[in-house]
Amino acid sequence: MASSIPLDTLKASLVHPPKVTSVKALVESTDFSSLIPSFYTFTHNLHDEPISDDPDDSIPIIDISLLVSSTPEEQSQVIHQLTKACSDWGCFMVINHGVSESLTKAMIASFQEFFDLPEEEKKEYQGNHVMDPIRCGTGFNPSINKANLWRDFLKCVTHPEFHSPNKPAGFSEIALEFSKRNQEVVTVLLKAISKSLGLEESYIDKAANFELGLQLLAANYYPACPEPEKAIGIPSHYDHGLLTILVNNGVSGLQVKHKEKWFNVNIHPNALFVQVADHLEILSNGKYKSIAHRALVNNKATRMSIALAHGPSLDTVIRPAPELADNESHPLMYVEMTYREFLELQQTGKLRSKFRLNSEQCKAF
Ligand SMILES: O=C(O)CCC(=O)C(=O)O
Ligand SMILES: [Fe+2]
Repeated sequence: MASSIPLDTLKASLVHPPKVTSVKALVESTDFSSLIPSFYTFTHNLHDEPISDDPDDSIPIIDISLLVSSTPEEQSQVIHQLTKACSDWGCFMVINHGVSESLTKAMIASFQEFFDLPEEEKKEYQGNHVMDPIRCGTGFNPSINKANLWRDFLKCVTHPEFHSPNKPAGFSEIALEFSKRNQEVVTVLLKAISKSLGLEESYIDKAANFELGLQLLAANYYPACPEPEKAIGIPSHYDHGLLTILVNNGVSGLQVKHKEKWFNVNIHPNALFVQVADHLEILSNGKYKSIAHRALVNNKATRMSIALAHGPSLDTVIRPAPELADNESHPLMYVEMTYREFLELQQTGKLRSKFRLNSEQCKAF
């Protein structure tokens, strides 16, 4: 029992990562104590930065059904709301989107079944490279982050080619349906967002070659953590791609950074939470900013989230729309590179400081 061993001795024995392949296996192992191994200790003090006490219902809500079945006046109202949501917040909730609650619940349940598979069976899908079509693992990117993260994950490329593990039973069918329905939502949103930027409706679709766009279906599994203030699910980061759609299992933990404060995001049941990601920021020449977000853990319940990243095709060179740049007040702010190059560079951990550059720095890149 942990209580019969002196604390220091116990802590010393926990300095090295245990021989477990997932956080889930760690917390379920018989000798797991109420102290987390120091390998998971995240040094950043979560309380250094202010947390907003505003209710999270100030996050904008977009009724997407009005974009397809309403009067031109109503449509332009929603487009105006989108302009505000993307420029002020970089995120919003979408309602009346047509992805049924039962499908989302079935997807979450299927991911749970995947994580419940014996570790040996999940090993088959362990991968290291961002381009692996199916990849499960633990941590975020251990080569970049010093602390291991309190999270296991499964990621599948679901578009332009669909990949998914062949177990548990039914997973593939549900994942295919879920990714298609969400792709449709993003298609509608990208048209409206193009208009919100003053561009023609199909602008982003064409510029990103969205028909061959990369869609990544990722599930995060954060077991209840006995010392939640010492660990982190995912530290502050920005997503690649144009838009990320997020849902979760009703357990909160997601925070977004807005005006230098962290906001708790409680995703409304049957709403989709949408985040502006890096490539929409680049395409809009910084008019819309990708949003910093992080996932905290708690000591009560396992949290699961599903993040669907929607990006350009891998070979698309992403650059700011020339219509949104001029030589005076809106110079080109970003370097050009293909989405594939961006993803590979991101793996090096150096990207963030490199991709937001003005044109002088672009030349030096
Ligand atoms: O768990 C969450 O709510 C956030 C997940 C996330 O940010 C990601 O997978 O990139
Ligand atoms: Fe993210």
